[in-house]
Amino acid sequence: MRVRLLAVGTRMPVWVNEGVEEYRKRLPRDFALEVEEISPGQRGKNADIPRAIAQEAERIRARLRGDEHVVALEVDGKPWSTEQLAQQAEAWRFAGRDVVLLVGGPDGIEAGLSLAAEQRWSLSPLTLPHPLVRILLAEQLYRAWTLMVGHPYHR
Ligand SMILES: C[S@@+](CC[C@H](N)C(=O)[O-])C[C@H]1O[C@@H](n2cnc3c(N)ncnc32)[C@H](O)[C@@H]1O
Repeated sequence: MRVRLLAVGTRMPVWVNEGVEEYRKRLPRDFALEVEEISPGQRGKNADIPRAIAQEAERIRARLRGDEHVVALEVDGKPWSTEQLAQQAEAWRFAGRDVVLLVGGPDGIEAGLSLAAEQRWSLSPLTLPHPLVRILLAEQLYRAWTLMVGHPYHR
């Protein structure tokens, strides 16, 4: 199974890319995490936020493959413990489909795109900055994998 992280935002600070890479490189090939960046919608001086969100949604839709299990990351999504995440990952693997995780930009994911996702996952009731979400996701996927294989990392 492969997990693709489609995340709005480009030119992340080095600490973000290094943080993601730290966990990404620990994952095996059959649980690989790939990160694909989506360029943010236009937010000019007279920012038209709904238009920027729609542009981002269009770019995300263009990158969806159609055969993947889509999970939208949302503050008001379903909270999963690490154990529940590991169970989810087992279920995704059992279903034989790759997974795509959607992370929105500063103004979130377009409602239609988010509601069309098969699952909506909340990492916390706190609203997190999207660069930090990437690192948290990478660490939690790694942690879930260690739980699945009985690696001592998770305790
Ligand atoms: C700064 S947040 C956007 C906040 C925006 N007001 C909203 O309502 O979504 C950017 C992205 O990070 C992700 N995100 C932020 N906090 C999260 C959380 N607690 N759980 C899951 N995803 C989160 C979501 O994908 C969100 O679209």
